[in-house]
Amino acid sequence: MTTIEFPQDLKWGAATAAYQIEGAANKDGRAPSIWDTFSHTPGNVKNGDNGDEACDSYHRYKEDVQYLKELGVDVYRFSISWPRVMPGATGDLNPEGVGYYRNLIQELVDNGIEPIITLYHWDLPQSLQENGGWENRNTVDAFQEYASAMFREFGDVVKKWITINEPWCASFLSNYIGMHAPGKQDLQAAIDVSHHLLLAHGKSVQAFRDIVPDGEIGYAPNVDWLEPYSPAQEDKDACEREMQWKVQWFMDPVFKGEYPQLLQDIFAKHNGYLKVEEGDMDIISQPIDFMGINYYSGHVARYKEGNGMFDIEPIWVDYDKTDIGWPVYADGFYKVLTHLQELYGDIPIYITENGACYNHEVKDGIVNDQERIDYLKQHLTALHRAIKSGVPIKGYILWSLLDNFEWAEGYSKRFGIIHVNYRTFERTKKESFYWYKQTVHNNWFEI
Ligand SMILES: N=NNCCOCCOc1ccc(-c2cn(C[C@@H]3NC[C@@H](O)[C@H]3O)nn2)cc1
Repeated sequence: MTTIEFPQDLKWGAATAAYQIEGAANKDGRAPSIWDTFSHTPGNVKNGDNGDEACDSYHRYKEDVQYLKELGVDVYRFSISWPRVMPGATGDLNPEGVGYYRNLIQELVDNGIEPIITLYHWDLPQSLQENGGWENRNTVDAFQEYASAMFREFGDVVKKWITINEPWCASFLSNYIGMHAPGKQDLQAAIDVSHHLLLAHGKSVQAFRDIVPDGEIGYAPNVDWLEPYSPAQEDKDACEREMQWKVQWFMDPVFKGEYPQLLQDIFAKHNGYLKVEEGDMDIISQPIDFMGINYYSGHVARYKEGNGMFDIEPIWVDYDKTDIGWPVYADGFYKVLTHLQELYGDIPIYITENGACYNHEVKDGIVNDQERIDYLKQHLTALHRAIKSGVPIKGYILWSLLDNFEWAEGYSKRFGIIHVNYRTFERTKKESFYWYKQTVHNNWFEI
């Protein structure tokens, strides 16, 4: 058998997010988020699902922490629900909301697990959306107030923080493509949101340096890999354009202090313009301690004139696909990680999300999700290749600990290594749970 063995100091973890697992949407003073509004609007989420109850982790977090302890992971990445801890979006904290996270953090620490907090995992307080949400530059200051309050509340114990999860999803998927909350289809809005999210990131990093001087902070962009269909320059250029949409648009500002001109020119052709104020880029390019990378899939693509904003078409014909329809493309994981190192140097990287959707159900108490184990073997091998190539990977955080509310797909798509019965909230460890537990324990696996 062939063994893939990881560096001894690699951190292993699992991830979730507030709106996807907590439930208790109207409990203990929590105010609505844009995802409460979006999911309760008919037609937005498959089967009319919403996060009102989700996995009921608000009440079952102790059980969930015991699963993390059994896995033997070093870290647990979760997000704070802004409207749960600060129902007015700014101003007074909600003691019950803060208390929930204090209890969760204490439970993790008592069980030897390091918490990693994501401040923004898409659940913007609805009250801010009434005033334009992230399109409104004032939301940046509201976020800094929220973030600073969380740093003050938990910074004595929590030393690793992530500002913004998947800014591409929170801006372009949500305001240009329209698939996620608030569901707009407006390029200018998406550009404004992307800039304000990065500005919020930078301002919260500045605050963090004063409040948690011994802490580490980063953000978590999502990336995929586009492989040119042929060596033809038009195919290469098409892939470069779309790759820059997810990578350079969100990383050049942080690591180079500027937005890519290629994309600014493309956006301008579609009447979308960046509006940057004096000093913004200095704020955004505040030094950070690590970059989170979320990777799920990639694909071959080729030039197709007039197809979308980037004159590109995906070619998915010859890949196995997960149950959400995404190609299994582990080579893209290796390629995008080495590509990031070429672009940005040796910024430490945590894989803050990687995992697969397979919708197996429980049969005789067992969930035989061998496909997820195979996906993890392929992607952890790709990760090992990147590590061996010199990419400074600090940790691997699997998405997700639990089956949960998969946004516009609702509960129809299962990413967990633990199956959740959404009627009874009963958890069932899948075969992939036991495989991941063994891998974390050994720090190696056999292929
Ligand atoms: N690329 N251009 N496509 C143009 C057309 O896109 C249509 C659909 O696009 C996307 C792109 C990306 C996603 C996505 C979902 N997750 C999984 C969550 N990650 C954070 C965590 O909460 C997980 O639940 N990560 N990414 C969904 C849809």
